[in-house]
Parts: sequence; structure tokens; C-alpha cells
Amino acid sequence: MSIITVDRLSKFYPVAVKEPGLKGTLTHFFRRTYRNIPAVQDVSFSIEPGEFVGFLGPNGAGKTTTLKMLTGLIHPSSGRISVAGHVPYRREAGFLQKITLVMGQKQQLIWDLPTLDSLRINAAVYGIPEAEFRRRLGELSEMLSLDRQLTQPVRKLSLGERMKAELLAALIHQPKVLFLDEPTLGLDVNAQSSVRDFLRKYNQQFQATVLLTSHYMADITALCRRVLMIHQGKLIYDGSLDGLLEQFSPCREVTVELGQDPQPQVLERFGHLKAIEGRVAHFIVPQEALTQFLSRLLAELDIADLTVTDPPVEAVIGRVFQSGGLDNTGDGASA
Ligand SMILES: Nc1ncnc2c1ncn2[C@@H]1O[C@H](COP(=O)(O)OP(=O)(O)OP(=O)(O)O)[C@@H](O)[C@H]1O
Repeated sequence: MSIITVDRLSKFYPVAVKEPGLKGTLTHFFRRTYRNIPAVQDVSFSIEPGEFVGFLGPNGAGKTTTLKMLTGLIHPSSGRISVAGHVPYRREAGFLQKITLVMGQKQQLIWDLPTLDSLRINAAVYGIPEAEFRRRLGELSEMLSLDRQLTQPVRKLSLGERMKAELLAALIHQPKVLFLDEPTLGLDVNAQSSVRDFLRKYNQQFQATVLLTSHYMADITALCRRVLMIHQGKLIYDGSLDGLLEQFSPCREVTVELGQDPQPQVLERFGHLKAIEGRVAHFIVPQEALTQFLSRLLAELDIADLTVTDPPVEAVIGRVFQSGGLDNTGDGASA
């Protein structure tokens, strides 16, 4: 049974509209008129327990609005949501025990206090007994490689350490559903990768369900087999990441190092020649023609080295957003 179900979810924000000119300004001051701006439109999906799902979309697509509805911070304009058996906007105590929301650009830890003090406050709020608190603290701080940092004021921590401390605070009540909004925002490559490793371990060890938004494609490719993609408030893809890349990167780049100086007019006969650098030639080859292309190349040219690469994931995702999505919604998952 699904742990998250979203059915025809929409959110409209009322935005005050103002006519141009002085008259418009005066009217706006005394009698405002509002227009409903759609942020999320008719979105449906479901997520099974233990899944790690990426939530992608360009700026302003509606990701944060959706996460806020899923965590009950705002009411939907229409549609239904069920998370761990609860209706989020009711914000029942049982619901809050089961979920957490981590936002990379916001912090819950108190700046001037050590993380440990904030953790104790959280333990009291969630009613975690002392022995259990110590056990969880030990387990999570080891997974996050946090130790002496817990007794230092938060303001003294590096950005990476602070993010790990935020995760510890967000997970001390052992939620089963994690909503993560840009948890690696602004972190350097090493800190990003240690947060990623932790999230992978947490998901596996606790069978937690995770919905992750990130603009860093490395997060998504490392952690999420399935992605939801939202564009202008509408769900445009729900399926496997591999399926998405396959469908939107129908070409491969073939790089060939030749045994002798290449003649461009000869190479051009093989297909789309992208560039030549010394003895290295780059071809762009349609996926379906790849086998034939490679066998012809190997049979007819003196080749010292050959590699076949996919275009970068960022480039593929960018193409999906530009095109406004797919004709269908991935490999059979609901949308
Ligand atoms: N409180 C609000 N009032 C009015 N409009 C809003 C409000 N919050 C968000 N919006 C609008 O709703 C749309 C969706 O915003 P949202 O923050 O959900 O996007 P997002 O996908 O999270 O973007 P980003 O990746 O930039 O964080 C945007 O057009 C935004 O301007």
C-alpha cells in the first residue's frame, strides 16, 4: 500500500493585481482585487514505502509548494493527499511524529546554542525517553560522523557540518517519511557527497521513504531510481531516471583516437563529425545507429582508442524542461 498518495492536487495563490497609473495605485490602496495564480495544477502520484524519489523542476515549477502541502504547512486549493495514513493539513501529532521536512535554505537549529541543546528540545517536543534519545543520538551521530561538533555553538560549524547537524535534528524522532528540499544547497563537493552517503544509508537502514528536490543532478543520479518532474505546476514525467535519460538522450558521443593524422573528408563519411582535436575525433551518433557505426569505424579506420559517452544528465534534463515534457509519463508509473 502506498505511503504517499496525491490525487488531482492543485494550489492557487491569490495575488493582488494593480492597474497601471495613479488611479490604479489609489484603487489598489483602498480596494484590492486578487487573481488566482496556479502554482500546482492537477498533480497525481503515489509513492511506496522505502522508495527514494527525486522531485525535479526548474525554478518556480511548484516543488516547494507541493512539499509544503505534503507536510501540511499549507492547504491545497483542491485535490486529496494522504501521507502515512494522515491528511497533512490537519497536522495531527501522530502525523508529525512520522514525517520530517528539511529545507536547505532554512535552519531549525538555534544559532548560538550547541546542536546538542537543540536536540534535547526536540527530544522533549517529541517525547523521546532519555535512554532512547541517547541510543538514537549515538547511532545518527556515528552515521553522520559528528562528534565534538555537537557541543559547539551552531554558528561555529562549517556549512557542511551544520547541514549534517540539521539532518540529525530533523531525524531524531525517527520519521518514516522524509521531505528534503535542496539539502545539499551551497555545500562543497565533499560535503555534498557525505550528505548523499548518509541519506542513502538512512533510507536503507530505516526503510524510510524519501522525496528529494535538488538542483544538483549528482544527488538525483546517486540516490533516485525514480523521478517526478514538474513544470509550470504540472507533472510532466513520473518514471525511472534511466527511462527518462534513454528517451531524452537518443544520441551518444563517440570519441576516437586515430593511429594516424585524420582526414576530415574521410571521417565525415561515417556520420556527424562534431570536432577534431589532433588525432582525436568526436562523433554524435543516434542510439539506433551506434552498433553499425562502431563496426564500420573499427573495420575501416586505424583506431588507437575509442570511448562512447552519454550526454551529461543536466543537458538531458534541460532538454525535457525546454520541450515541456514527454508525450507519456515514463515507464508505466502513475501520473
Ligand atoms: N506565497 C506565495 N504567494 C504567491 N505566489 C507564490 C507563493 N509561493 C510561491 N508562489 C509562486 O508559485 C510558483 C511555484 O513556486 P515554488 O516555490 O513552489 O517553486 P519551486 O519549484 O520550489 O521553485 P525553486 O526551485 O525556485 O525553489 C512560483 O511562480 C512562485 O512565484
